[in-house]
Amino acid sequence: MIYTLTCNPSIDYFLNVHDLNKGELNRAETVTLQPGGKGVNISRVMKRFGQDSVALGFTGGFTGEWITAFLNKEDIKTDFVQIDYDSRINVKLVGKEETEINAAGPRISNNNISKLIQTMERFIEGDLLVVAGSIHKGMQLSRIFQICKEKRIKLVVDAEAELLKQALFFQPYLIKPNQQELEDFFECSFSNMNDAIPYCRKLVNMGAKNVIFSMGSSGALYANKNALYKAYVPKGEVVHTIGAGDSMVAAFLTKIQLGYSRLAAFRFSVAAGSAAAYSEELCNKQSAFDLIGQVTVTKVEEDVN
Ligand SMILES: Nc1ncnc2c1ncn2[C@@H]1O[C@H](COP(=O)(O)OP(=O)(O)O)[C@@H](O)[C@H]1O
Ligand SMILES: O=P(O)(O)OC[C@H]1O[C@](O)(COP(=O)(O)O)[C@@H](O)[C@@H]1O
Repeated sequence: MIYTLTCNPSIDYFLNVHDLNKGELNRAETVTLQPGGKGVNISRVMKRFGQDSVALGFTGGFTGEWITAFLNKEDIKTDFVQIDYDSRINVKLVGKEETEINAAGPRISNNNISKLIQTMERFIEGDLLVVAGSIHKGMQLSRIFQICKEKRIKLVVDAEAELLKQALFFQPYLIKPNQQELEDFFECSFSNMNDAIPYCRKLVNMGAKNVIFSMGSSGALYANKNALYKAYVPKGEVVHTIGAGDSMVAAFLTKIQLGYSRLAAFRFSVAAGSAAAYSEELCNKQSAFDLIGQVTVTKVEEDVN
């Protein structure tokens, strides 16, 4: 089974404001509510690709109930630990520019972390846990990573630099930093994908089995211990890029579960990320398949094995 862990799920409140004027009254042309948080999005996209998962994490209050009900209506299994505080609402202002305001979300008590750990008792060898999205400052997930190691559960991490650092020690199956996350991790800055190549190699040397580095419209890199590949994005018109990275992770994992090669999975993941960027919503099977033919992947270095 695949489990996704979203420590801080959200309701994403999308407001379409074409010309946003800071400091003035703005009126939204359209509004939409979507369940959000990286693991939640990954579960949703995998479901669209036919891959089941169980969404784990911490939810509370009326917002938490709404998120759970929405997922269950999409036939996605959930097993959230109930907390005493409302799950957060993240504001997404979409128009000429994209502006996001993500709330910090409630602090998770040690008691609630223990409840999550109890849930993990049913994990079995061969399961996969995707840990994705923000966590509270100071929150430690190393016990969770350790259980994955002990039980031989594949660990996937899509999160900020600090959590990535904790995770690398446990040799995650996949990590997917974006530009900001990789720059924060190595305290450097990139102006193009080539700048990121040595850092992707370093992540592999530090323990990551597979690394996907995504750099928005500039494309993506895939690295493992044998090789490094570069992909360029297909053409299209961007609607908004929220959920593009999550669609990418969901697409990669689904293809791997289906037995495709890591290279094929990488190629599909780039198509899925862009399909999300070119639509109002997360990507779906058709929109990703429509773009796959346009995704070019080139090898950056020779196999060393
Ligand atoms: N502006 C864009 N144009 C085309 N594709 C995009 C764009 N932004 C994101 N994508 C696609 O989504 C993937 C993930 O996007 P990125 O912004 O790097 O990740 P994240 O959402 O995690 O910050 C990219 O590799 C690409 O395939
Ligand atoms: O946990 P964080 O880092 O605040 O991110 C949560 C936000 O990220 C999203 O999962 C989108 O993520 P991506 O754009 O990186 O795919 C939103 O649904 C959610 O509001």
